[in-house]
Amino acid sequence: MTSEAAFPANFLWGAATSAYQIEGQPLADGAGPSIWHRFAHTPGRVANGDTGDLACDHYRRFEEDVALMADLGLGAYRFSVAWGRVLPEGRGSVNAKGLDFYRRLVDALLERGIAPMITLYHWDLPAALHDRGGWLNPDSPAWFADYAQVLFRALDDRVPLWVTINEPWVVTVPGYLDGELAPGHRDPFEAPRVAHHLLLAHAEAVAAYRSLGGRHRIGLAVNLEPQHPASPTPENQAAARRRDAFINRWFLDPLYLGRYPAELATIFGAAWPEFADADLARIRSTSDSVLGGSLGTGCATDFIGVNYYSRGLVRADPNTQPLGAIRISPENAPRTTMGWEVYPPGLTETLLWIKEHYGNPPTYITENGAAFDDPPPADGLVPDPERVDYLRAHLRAAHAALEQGADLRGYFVWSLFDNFEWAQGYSQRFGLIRVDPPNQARILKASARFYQNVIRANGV
Ligand SMILES: OC[C@@H]1[C@@H](O)[C@H](O)[C@@H](O)c2[nH]c(CCc3ccccc3)c[n+]21
Repeated sequence: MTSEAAFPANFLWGAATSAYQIEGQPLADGAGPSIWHRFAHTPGRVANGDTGDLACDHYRRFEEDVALMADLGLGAYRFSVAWGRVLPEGRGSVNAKGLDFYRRLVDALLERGIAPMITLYHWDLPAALHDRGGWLNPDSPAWFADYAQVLFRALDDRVPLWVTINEPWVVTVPGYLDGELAPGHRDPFEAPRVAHHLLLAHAEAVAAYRSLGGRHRIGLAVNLEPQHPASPTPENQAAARRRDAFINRWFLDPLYLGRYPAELATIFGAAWPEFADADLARIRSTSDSVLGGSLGTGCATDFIGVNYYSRGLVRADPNTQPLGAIRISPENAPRTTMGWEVYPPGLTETLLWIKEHYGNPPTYITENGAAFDDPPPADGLVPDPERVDYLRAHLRAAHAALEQGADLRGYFVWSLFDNFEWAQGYSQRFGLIRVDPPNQARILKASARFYQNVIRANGV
């Protein structure tokens, strides 16, 4: 098959998941509960009262699931470690059985020639640490670095790619500002401090990785979406700029420029604290800190993980505080069942924005995918043409950025399986493979076959 868009020879093709969304049995073998176990079991927080108690039963079925990944020809698999399985109290003694699950998963992947990309934190903070203040506690960066070191020591020689934190913005805003996701706080004074501790946690984990002599690559995964004014009025343009700082630059400016976007102090007003210059120096990713070892001032992040789904169409709205901007859904545009506009050019724009603003760092698309109301299987395959179209269009958009010089190294579909979609429970299907919790059957979708062919052709 001649592909219209041929990718580089060593381009990495993967799929992504996260622990609480697929594993099930969150308390098995001595694991400690997470804030998501607590949140999902709190009435009213998750659609239909869904929880991750069973999810895709991956904790038990992982060997079968790795075989499916191999059938698809995945070159890599991105998954997260449930902190509470490894450290039930979040710190202190290691739970050997919990750590052993991840050792066996990594070995099963390597036996099939699939490179593991491990996300250390994908939102499931041990409840025991939350009870000590969680990400609000200034000790949280040290807690995270200690946990990271347990994984680095146990697995590093076999894990080529590490992501410290998945989407610090989502941990901060839905978690501490609008309260939609665990732990469900709504406090503008808490959010900036949580964000700061997450950046420090990333920096401390990277520093720990370097001091342990980590030979592979470690990065941060961020959700990014271009912000476009709904109409070119000065108010809407200013609103789009505010939302761009709030979503896209909040974490990347400190990481690559050593400072927070000035807009955030205006947006948060009195709730925005004074941050120590030494902290910002510690967070800043400077290659010379690798040369300087642990004496370096920066954290030497190796790559950016980009989670791209859509763009934001923005209108000024004084009633929507603290931003004074609201994201609108365009009436006549194609949208996914999450309500997100299908907008492939936004991926090209995002990758080129990173290149222009942050010095073209190595980049992986660590998440890209779409939820649709898939029809039931027909002849053992789920026909999901909308998802095939979404993936094809976004792969072409990624390729367009490559052709313009973006240092894009790989692409991970979100997600390998239909899984627990946080506050929306199992009502949203993102998978290449259909999974229904009641029967746990794995049924390939047409998009899985499409992606298998993309990988074989190394192009689309
Ligand atoms: O919503 C689909 C996926 C989640 O299942 C992943 O766990 C998470 O990493 C992830 N991030 C985004 C984009 C940011 C976002 C997250 C949650 C809610 C709204 C937007 C979409 N997704």
